[in-house]
Amino acid sequence: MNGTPSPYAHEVVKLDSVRKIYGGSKNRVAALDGVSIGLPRGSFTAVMGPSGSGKSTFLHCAAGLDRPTSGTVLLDGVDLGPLGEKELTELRRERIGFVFQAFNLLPALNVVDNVTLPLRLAGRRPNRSEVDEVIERVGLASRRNNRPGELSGGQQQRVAIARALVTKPAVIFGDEPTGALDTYTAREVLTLLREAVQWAGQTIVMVTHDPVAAAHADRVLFLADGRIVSALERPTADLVAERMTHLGAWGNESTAPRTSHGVR
Ligand SMILES: Nc1ncnc2c1ncn2[C@@H]1O[C@H](COP(=O)(O)OP(=O)(O)OP(=O)(O)O)[C@@H](O)[C@H]1O
Repeated sequence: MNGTPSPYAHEVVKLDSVRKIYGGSKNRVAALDGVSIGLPRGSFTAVMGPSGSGKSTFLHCAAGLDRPTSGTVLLDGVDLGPLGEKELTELRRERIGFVFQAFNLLPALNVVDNVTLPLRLAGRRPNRSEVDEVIERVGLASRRNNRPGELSGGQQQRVAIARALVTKPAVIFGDEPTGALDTYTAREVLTLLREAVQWAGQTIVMVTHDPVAAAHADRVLFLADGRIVSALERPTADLVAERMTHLGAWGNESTAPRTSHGVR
């Protein structure tokens, strides 16, 4: 306690020796097997790896949706370990935004009401100009009064992103946020996430199977058998696909996705 700032103070998400074990002695699976990583504020991180490598478990433990078997998770400086369920729920509501593959909008509510829902759930009064700004940022100013059923998939995901941004969370976790979108719409949504990092200094962590999606991030973490086995800074889709191929991620080479340059 000498007043020197912690070198990790800028790390919004910090995992230290996190292990998550499922099953018993006969069917034991180490879904996470000693993961230590810090994710800096204002960074965009993609998490990739073969099926079953632990991506969802990583996201769930980092976001306080699941508890590690051992190790610590700090979110915006708060140790999640000692928190009870109620405190965890509050922390998720106050400091975390989520964007899922299924947009999870409420069909009866229009765009504005879907976007402001987390604020109202937290007992906070939506600030009209801030809400207008975020809706404009995601390109839905002319759709404010439409319901989700009247919007395209890409527009619905934009609503979900606005809803995640409006609380100014410490971090947004994305679970395959472009998984249900066509290539063109996916690129628009990824560009929007990238812009949120730039304009709002937003921290984003995104699980994806898609090298093109991962290439929008600042850094890609590769998981295999519950461990972070490599990382790629300033990734390109071709380099990500190549790294995944080395991890045996595609199983059958002929089913591997091709990037723009044909790399599998
Ligand atoms: N609730 C659970 N009970 C038992 N085993 C589980 C449970 N959840 C995950 N696992 C196991 O933990 C390992 C990691 O799973 P996880 O879902 O995190 O992988 P993933 O990389 O997200 O996979 P995918 O890309 O297929 O979604 C897998 O072997 C999985 O079978």
